Amino acid sequence: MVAVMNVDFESCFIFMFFCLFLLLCYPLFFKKPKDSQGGFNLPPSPPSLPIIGHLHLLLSTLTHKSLQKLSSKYGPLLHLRIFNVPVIFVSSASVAYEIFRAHDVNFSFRGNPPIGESLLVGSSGFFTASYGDYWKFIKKLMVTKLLGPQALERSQRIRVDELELFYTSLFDKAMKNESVEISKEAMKLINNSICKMIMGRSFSEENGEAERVRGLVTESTALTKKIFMANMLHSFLKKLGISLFKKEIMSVSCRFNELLERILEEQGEKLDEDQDMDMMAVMLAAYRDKNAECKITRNHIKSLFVDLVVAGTDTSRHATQWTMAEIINNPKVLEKLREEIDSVVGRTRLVQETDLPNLPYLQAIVKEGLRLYPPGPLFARTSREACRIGGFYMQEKTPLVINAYAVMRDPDFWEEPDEFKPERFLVPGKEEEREQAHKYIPFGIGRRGCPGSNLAYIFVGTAIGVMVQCFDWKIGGDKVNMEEARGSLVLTMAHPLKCIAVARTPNLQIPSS
Ligand code: HEM
Repeated sequence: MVAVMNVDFESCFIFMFFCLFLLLCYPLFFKKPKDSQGGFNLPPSPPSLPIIGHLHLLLSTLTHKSLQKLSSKYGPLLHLRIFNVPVIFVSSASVAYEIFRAHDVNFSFRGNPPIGESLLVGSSGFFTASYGDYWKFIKKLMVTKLLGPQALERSQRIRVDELELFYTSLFDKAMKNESVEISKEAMKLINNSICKMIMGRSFSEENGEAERVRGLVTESTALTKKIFMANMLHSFLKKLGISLFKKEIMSVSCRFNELLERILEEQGEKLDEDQDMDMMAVMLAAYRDKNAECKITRNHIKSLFVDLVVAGTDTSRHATQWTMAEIINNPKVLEKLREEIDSVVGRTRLVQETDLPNLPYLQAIVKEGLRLYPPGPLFARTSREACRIGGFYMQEKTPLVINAYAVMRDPDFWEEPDEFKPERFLVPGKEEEREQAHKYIPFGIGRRGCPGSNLAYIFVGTAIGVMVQCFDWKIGGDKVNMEEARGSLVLTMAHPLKCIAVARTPNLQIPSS
């Protein structure tokens, strides 16, 4: 058996030289992929470098943008080679539509998890699970206990309380004339709500536990690009006994594990008294039940928690931050939104999630924010079987990456695609057509699409609603700097939005305060 080696490369150049060395030792592994099978070719591809293929293009700091640029030259369906692994990239709605209309099940896999034992993208995870019995069991549980419309109605009180705390924290800062970091406040709101919804309690602020969880979520997000590379190269590097970025991934996983073991002990103790079981309690009951429909391990429970907290928190808080930044940069949008909230909700009570259906402009703003700044600009799948797409041949286990950023800024489908224009989402009848035709895909596509989209709309909608209803916002300078941070695969602002809140609703009643 090949000994597994942990690799923690700080520089991609070291990596490249290392691979060059390996090339001399293992010519066998560096054969070019077969470009054609049965007369069909792979999609077009830009010129590649010897050995590493197009690796350098994927290491570029804003991967979704460099891929968008490449696709405008080589077409919306292209292939890049990472060493000898061909990866297919999709950058247009029409190609995405063609693939998922005919091959949704075939592309409902995410490839082998790069580090099996990790709670973060390991083999016990839901995100990484194959499309099969375990995935179906958890998806059903997720809908009935956490994310479906009825489950969301049952957990509404949790979010109402957290939204009030969010408002109170902003109000305190406004009174002290203290700067507000929007993404930090949004992170608290979202993370506390999700934790309470999953396990019936949030982590304690007093002993620093809550801050530790938020820190782990941020660290996990910062690893997305490394995880993406580890995933793409997993089957190739496994042959060489290399486990890419294992040390960093396991470090986060171990700290999550420590925290979650404590929670599980606690949850297990109160299980017997619990009638109305939350999601974690149901998982624990299934773990204890030898005859359960699906065999659940302790790692399944912990990994699911990590998946939900990481997938739900950072995405929603970045979406809130980007959208708020656009609102501040567009005073007319702010004014129009405020008029809508003032006329529907008034100024004496806090806007609530039950108001959202009556606030179409607020909904349009949230959608437009997600269109321009999808927190997950690239999402990856893997084909289970060989298939043909647009006359091109894809072997089994071919990684497929959808560039949601490029799809949602495609000038063939979107007028003035780079402009923030929420009004485009107010045209009746257009919305359904867009989603069905895969033109609007911030939450992915098909059966592996995001199960948390309804909850995400609630988080972002209510957070933006409260910030606009209750405060004026002062920034240093004329405009918020919308530059993107480099190096992460989660769309992040290079300069986190910091501003001063000025209270504008002196007669607001907060029931619990
Ligand atoms: C603005 C917020 C959010 C965005 C933009 C977002 C986006 C995404 C995307 C692009 C995917 C991959 C979809 C695909 O492969 O087609 C995904 C998957 C997922 N998301 Fe979200 N998400 C958000 C919020 C949430 C929330 C609040 C939760 C739950 C608490 C959640 C849970 C998940 C899970 C569990 C998956 C994996 C689904 C699977 O593999 O079957 N997400 N999300």
